[in-house]
Amino acid sequence: MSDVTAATQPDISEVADWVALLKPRVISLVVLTGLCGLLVAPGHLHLTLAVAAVLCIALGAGAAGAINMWYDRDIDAVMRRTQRRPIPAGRITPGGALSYGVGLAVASVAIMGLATNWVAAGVLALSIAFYVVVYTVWLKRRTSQNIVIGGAAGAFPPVIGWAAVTGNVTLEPLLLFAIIFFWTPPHFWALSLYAHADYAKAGVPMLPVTHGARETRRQVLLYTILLVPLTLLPWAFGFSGLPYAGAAAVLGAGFLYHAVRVWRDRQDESGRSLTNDAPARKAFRYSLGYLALLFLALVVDKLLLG
Ligand code: HEM
Ligand SMILES: CC(C)=CCC/C(C)=C/CC/C(C)=C/COP(=O)(O)OP(=O)(O)O
Repeated sequence: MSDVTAATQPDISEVADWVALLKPRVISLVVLTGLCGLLVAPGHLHLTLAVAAVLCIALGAGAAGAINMWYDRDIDAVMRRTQRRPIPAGRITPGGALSYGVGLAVASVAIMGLATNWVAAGVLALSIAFYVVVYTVWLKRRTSQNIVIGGAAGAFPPVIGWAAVTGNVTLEPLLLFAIIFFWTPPHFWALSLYAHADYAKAGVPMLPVTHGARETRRQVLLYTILLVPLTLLPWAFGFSGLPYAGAAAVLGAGFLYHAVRVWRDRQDESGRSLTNDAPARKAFRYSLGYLALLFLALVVDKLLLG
């Protein structure tokens, strides 16, 4: 390759930085829940349009992540976990990240509207606004309830997938919304237990920083106790059958086991660092597999029972 061509080609690590701005690992689960919402919805969407809809959910969530990284660049530079991100590390300019995020957000909503319908596009726009405005700008630095209210952003994807097929939002996708809504606190507060030093350093009022580890452990258990019966509602309302209910019960028992271990854990109270809190780390990891398998169970159930 000549030097001229090489100079005009983006470096692979540069591409990796623009991809990192989209928070691709978080998006993977967002895409999965959106895809499952789309697959369990009644009706039919042409394969090309279904692929476009899922890509729009990924792009929209990624765009919101990029705008979040633009807004949070000051605290990201302070926290160990986020210091190496492209903006605090100086590899992408804040202005570049903001234009990229806004551009992708507008494109994802427009393409969703043109490819499927404007209800799905509207809910996608709402979820991006929720993550950026309600969570990131308004609540994250103000209240320990930030992730409970702002967490609704991450609960929209199955509703978007459903609306892409049906053009409306009914009780069933709202139940899927509620499941992710109640899953988010144990998911995040488990992580915030062992990441609490970072949040304290950056002055972000996450629950372990404002109310302490004991209260956080109690809240992880409380939300998991609310979550598990809620996951049985799709079966109770007749939207899904016994294969889903069985999977939800077994997965839920596992989540409760981890939440009880987080609640019973007192290692920090005996003077050891929270950073190594093994039950919290395990509960966080479990929360990811739990949500993925629960949503896949909905799809398998539908394939089995129609
Ligand atoms: C307000 C709500 C939420 C907050 C505050 C939150 C926060 C976090 C944080 C701080 C991490 C660690 C990321 C890192 O290490 O850089 C994380 C990881 C993750 N979150 Fe969440 N999360 C939320 C909701 C969700 C939702 C709704 C989903 C998907 C349905 C999700 C999926 C994931 C995944 C897949 C990871 C693992 C990423 C990895 O492997 O590094 N999160 N979350
Ligand atoms: C379609 C659509 C817009 C979906 C929303 C995507 C989504 C998963 C929202 C949940 C919010 C989230 C990942 C917060 C991460 O917290 P943080 O931003 O405080 O984490 P950080 O400290 O790692 O930046």
